Amino acid sequence: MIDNKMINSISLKELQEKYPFIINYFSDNKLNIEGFENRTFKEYLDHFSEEDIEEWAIDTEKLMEGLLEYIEQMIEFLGIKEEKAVESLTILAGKDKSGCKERFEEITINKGDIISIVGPTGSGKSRLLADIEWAAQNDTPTGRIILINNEIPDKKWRFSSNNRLVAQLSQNMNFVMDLTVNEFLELHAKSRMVENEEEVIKNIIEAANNLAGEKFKLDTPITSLSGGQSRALMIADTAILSSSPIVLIDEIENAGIDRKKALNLLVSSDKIVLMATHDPILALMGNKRIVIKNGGINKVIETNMEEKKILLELEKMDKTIQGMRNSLRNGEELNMNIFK
Ligand SMILES: Nc1ncnc2c1ncn2[C@@H]1O[C@H](COP(=O)(O)OP(=O)(O)OP(=O)(O)O)[C@@H](O)[C@H]1O
Repeated sequence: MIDNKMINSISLKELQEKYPFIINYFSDNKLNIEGFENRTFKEYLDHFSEEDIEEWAIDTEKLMEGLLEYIEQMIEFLGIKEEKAVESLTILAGKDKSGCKERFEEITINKGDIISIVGPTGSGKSRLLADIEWAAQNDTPTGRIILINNEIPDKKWRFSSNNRLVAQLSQNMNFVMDLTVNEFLELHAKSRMVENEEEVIKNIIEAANNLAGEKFKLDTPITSLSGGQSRALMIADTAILSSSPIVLIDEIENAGIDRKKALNLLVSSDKIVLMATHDPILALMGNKRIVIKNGGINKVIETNMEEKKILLELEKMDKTIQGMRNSLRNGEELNMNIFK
């Protein structure tokens, strides 16, 4: 949302790109901002000398407030819908399966965070993801409440299919449509109204092939992609094309894709990532992990330095195992040198 803090944190050039109509405000007030494009509005106003201020009767405070007011009025007048970016997701405690209150008050997850969710089979990991997907308001079996940017989220998140709060990546990607990868991505790009369609599609394919073991092409039918390939395609598509600020992942361990690269891709596009997992590598890749027990969030653990070191060792082991898998696949015989 627009406020004085935001106006003062970006350059006049950026402000003008966002709100092109502000040129009129400058000309109406006889403000020549030439040469100050890379400075903020406040820096521009501060450049006036005492004499200028007196001679031209400049009221810098009024001009500052006036700009904010002008932008707000124009936004309303033009009917521009400003989407407030999702900065944080908050979970307010509900109840576990025995009806006892969860052992925390609230948990806040910020943009760019990776959170893993661990706990025994059947403990309620998927339930937590479902609560987030539904933006629960004490209307699911857990009684949890989900806040976005510390507020009760707009109902539109629940019901609009184009404007989803959450992108869900689940184990089974069953494609039923008879489309090639290119046709599928084209459809999606069109529905998102991207301008540089071809380039975006190229980027998605490149990113997806970078995650999957076996490469596929634009004219590959999506129904003939392997499990790992279709997972990789959906992850790249979600990272690059989806507007959903929150990504929920239920078990990607067996998908045959480069999990580290996949997470990096999602996180670098500024999304909040939550993943339910039984895999120690994925669990430790999160900055934090939520431990679920008997349907309730039992504790939240921050991944410490020692665990990050353990993660490095686990990744080495994982590489060894992948190497063995490839050798076996290629019909080779294994030998002890693999451990040296
Ligand atoms: N707090 C709760 N209150 C009532 N029911 C719950 C609660 N949490 C989870 N459940 C229910 O318990 C069942 C198992 O939960 P869920 O499928 O989320 O487990 P999971 O941890 O994802 O298991 P898995 O590791 O096997 O995927 C579901 O039917 C879910 O709705």
